[in-house]
Amino acid sequence: MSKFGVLVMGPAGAGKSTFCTAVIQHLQNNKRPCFYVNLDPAAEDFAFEPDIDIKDLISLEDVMEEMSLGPNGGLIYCFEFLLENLDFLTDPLEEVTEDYLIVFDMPGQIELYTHVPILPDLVRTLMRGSLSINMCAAYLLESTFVMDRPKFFAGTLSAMSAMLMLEMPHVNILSKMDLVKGQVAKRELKRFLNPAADLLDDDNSRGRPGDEDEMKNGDPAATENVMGGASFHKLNKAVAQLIDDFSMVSFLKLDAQDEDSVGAVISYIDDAIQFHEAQEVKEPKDEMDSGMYEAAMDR
Ligand SMILES: Nc1nc2c(ncn2[C@@H]2O[C@H](COP(=O)(O)OP(=O)(O)OP(=O)(O)O)[C@@H](O)[C@H]2O)c(=O)[nH]1
Repeated sequence: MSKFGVLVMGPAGAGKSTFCTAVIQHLQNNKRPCFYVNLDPAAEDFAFEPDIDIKDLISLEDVMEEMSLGPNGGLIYCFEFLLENLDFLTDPLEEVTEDYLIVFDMPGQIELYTHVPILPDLVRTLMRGSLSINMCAAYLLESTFVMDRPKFFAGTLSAMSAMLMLEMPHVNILSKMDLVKGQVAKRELKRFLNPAADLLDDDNSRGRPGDEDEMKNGDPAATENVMGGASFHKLNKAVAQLIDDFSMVSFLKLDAQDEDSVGAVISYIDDAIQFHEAQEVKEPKDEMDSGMYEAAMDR
């Protein structure tokens, strides 16, 4: 058995900190030890005091002021600084015993998950070497996105991007389910848990048939309509089809106020980690890499 960890990610306001609080509370209620790591250098006001807080190393506010950087550049600077001072994180984590679940609360800027190779480096440090934490990513997306399907697919794409970038066990979560319960029928909601491209077919936000012909004829009103409608619908449809084709993204439902819902998500994360651990034992990473390399060379 080794240490377990969950990296809680997602766009700003997706409910990451609320989820972390609910997880810690659930673990405490079930007498399971938990170690809380805040990696958001702008976070304030915690329901549970973090065991490690990146702000004790560097704060976004100081970086923005002293380096004259904006919030995104400042965040990247903070993470680069963390990577240069990894002992700050790794030393206390070495002391954590194997029965703990380590909860990492991440910032909301999705640039961090999709644009720069900082997180993969950090994840490698946590998962390999002397720490060897069995990690799972939990990517939260706000469930109200289901009411705007192009927005939902854009969010799904960002989840997929994080998944591809980090190459670790990954669970996607639709958070704040209480907000859509009365608004979207149960059967309808189910369709979003394993999103398929046909979700966009009954979307009212697409353009009218024939819009593109009208645009070709120089109708300015139609041009505006097409740019916001049919053309985007085509693009959205292609993105949705891509997600559908790879069958890579599915979601769990989460209501952070509901103890059973939180417990179900934690069980799923435990299972994802254990499944990955069993696979790693069966197929050590080096063998897997060389096998993939040979398969690629055969093609
Ligand atoms: N109704 C409802 N509101 C929620 C839930 N989870 C979070 N919220 C609210 O959503 C807002 C954002 O939640 P946070 O947990 O701070 O989200 P975050 O992803 O950590 O935000 P950043 O750190 O800014 O990226 C807060 O006002 C929360 O109270 C939920 O399950 N249901």
